[in-house]
Amino acid sequence: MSTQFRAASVSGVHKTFGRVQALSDINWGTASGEWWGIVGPNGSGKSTLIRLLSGVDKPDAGIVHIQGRDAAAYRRKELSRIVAVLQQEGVPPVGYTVRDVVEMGRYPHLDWAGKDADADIVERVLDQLGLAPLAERKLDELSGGQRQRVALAKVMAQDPQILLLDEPTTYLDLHYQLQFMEMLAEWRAKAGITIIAVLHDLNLAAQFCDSLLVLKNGRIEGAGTAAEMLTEDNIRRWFGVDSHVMPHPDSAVPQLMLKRRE
Ligand SMILES: Nc1ncnc2c1ncn2[C@@H]1O[C@H](COP(=O)(O)OP(=O)(O)OP(=O)(O)O)[C@@H](O)[C@H]1O
Repeated sequence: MSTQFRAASVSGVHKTFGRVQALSDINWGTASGEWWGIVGPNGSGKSTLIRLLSGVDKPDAGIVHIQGRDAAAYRRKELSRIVAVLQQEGVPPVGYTVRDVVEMGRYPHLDWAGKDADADIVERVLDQLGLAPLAERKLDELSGGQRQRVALAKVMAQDPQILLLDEPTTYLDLHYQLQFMEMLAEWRAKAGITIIAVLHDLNLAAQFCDSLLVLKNGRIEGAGTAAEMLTEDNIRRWFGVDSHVMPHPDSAVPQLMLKRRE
């Protein structure tokens, strides 16, 4: 395997569920420190790919490498020190306080006696994300935006090298969507983590990701920068909609406006 793709890569990966071919012959990889957006229509295999990269699911054929080693060769706790996953609703439903949830992120780092080598990290993360005043609150007493911030705090406390996200901004309003993406960007700038995020919002993806991997019907349709991927022709081909694609006035990355049918 090329060292260029050292953070994570998949080679010749297939995954089926019954008769559904969720992923077919996927070959892709990311270097350390990159931010990839995984985009594509519903049912195209995005979440399946995230599950394979996280090690919770195994491919039927092909191999998933995490830092140059077969993901299947890691022990669960060992893999959790490298890879963290944040889902659409990234926190347990009820009963726990904010601090409880952030502490759960430390589990992979506890030794046999339950001792944490970085005992202060939970407080640091709570402070950094402005959650210290909410630390003793129960999760069901928080707004959706605050809960997603707690989910981010949990994976930050996990201190991974690779962060996988599956539609993390789906339930957030515009303010929290942007805030969430900015917090990820800040974390990456500080810690040099690799980010792989399933995103439905192509405009946000274009603004934050270095590269996009486009899936459709379980196959790779393209991989490259937002400028390379997000053209009007591609959007029509992938999503069956007409759009105007224009450069963002600040950064010149492509931004989409959907056309209504005549
Ligand atoms: N556990 C499962 N059992 C059966 N079929 C599944 C399972 N998981 C995924 N699939 C199927 O595999 C295909 C890919 O699903 P996947 O969830 O990876 O797509 P996706 O691109 O993440 O979709 P969405 O954008 O709608 O979240 C779909 O046809 C889905 O129905």
